[in-house]
Amino acid sequence: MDELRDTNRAFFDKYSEIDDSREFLEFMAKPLRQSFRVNTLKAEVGEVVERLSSHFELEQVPWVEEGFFVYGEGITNTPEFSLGLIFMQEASSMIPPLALDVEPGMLVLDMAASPGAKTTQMSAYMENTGCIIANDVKYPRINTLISNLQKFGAVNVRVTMKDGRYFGRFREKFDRILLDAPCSNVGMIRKNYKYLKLWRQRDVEALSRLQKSLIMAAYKALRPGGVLVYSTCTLDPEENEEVVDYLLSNTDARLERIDLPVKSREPVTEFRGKRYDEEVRKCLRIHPQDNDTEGFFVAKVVKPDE
Ligand SMILES: C[S@@+](CC[C@H](N)C(=O)[O-])C[C@H]1O[C@@H](n2cnc3c(N)ncnc32)[C@H](O)[C@@H]1O
Repeated sequence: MDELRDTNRAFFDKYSEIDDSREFLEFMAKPLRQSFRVNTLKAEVGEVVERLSSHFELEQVPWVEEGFFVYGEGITNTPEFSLGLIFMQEASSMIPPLALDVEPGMLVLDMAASPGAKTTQMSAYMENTGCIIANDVKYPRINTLISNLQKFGAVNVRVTMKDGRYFGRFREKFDRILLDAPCSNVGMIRKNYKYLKLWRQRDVEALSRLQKSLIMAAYKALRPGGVLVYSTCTLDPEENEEVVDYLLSNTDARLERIDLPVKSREPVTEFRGKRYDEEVRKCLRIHPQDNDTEGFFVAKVVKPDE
């Protein structure tokens, strides 16, 4: 706990307004457990679990049928990993593709896609049919995305390298849109303390502005009746509830509850003098101690069907 305070005092002070519980700080300082998702494009869940169980202790992720926590060292040295039968993916990050309700044959936009954990998960749910436009703005990350798509056998994907805001021009085209936004990565502090060292309030504010323009572009590109999922792996209200509130205030967007067996807490409806729309209570705000995962935020947005 002292380590958190000493590493970044400004972070510590702000977060005492968001969650001042002892458990929050304890779990922030505790290393993250590993988890993976079976790539059902290439393998049966039962077969992979049977093979890996002889070397590792596995525990089902309660909210994803093909997701497992793994205990013990060496999972990334297995043939299952090398052959793309499993994707190492944090358990809370498996939630957005589930919330998006993708179906085979749909046209889907993954606006900030690299390294492709959620793209490949959606590809599996779509049984490699329809089309996913997987976009990212950064060239080196595009290469990682392409190599993951290849390794995991996702062939219903086209990759683009654009600023996500570009897609606002494709009015009402997509059945589903995932905006897994660039964020301040507070949820990932459990994975790497560098995110604690790097955290700055002025970056949170800049990211919040970018996220608001990305979500507006995403909403424009969504067809009536379509679903948009907005997610981050951070817990700053300016990057979460405030972004969703911005969308609700400027469009006819509605929110839907996400019904999954995952523990979450009351979203923030007021922060540092700003009040957010009460609808944001329908979002999932997950703190690290809730399920012993990364911190995560997910909102499910629906565009009314005229
Ligand atoms: C949270 S990561 C995405 C993780 C990915 N969805 C996954 O599940 O594997 C956010 C991504 O947003 C990308 N990004 C940053 N600014 C962007 C922008 N303006 N438009 C599109 N992507 C952007 C970053 O390069 C980064 O890869």
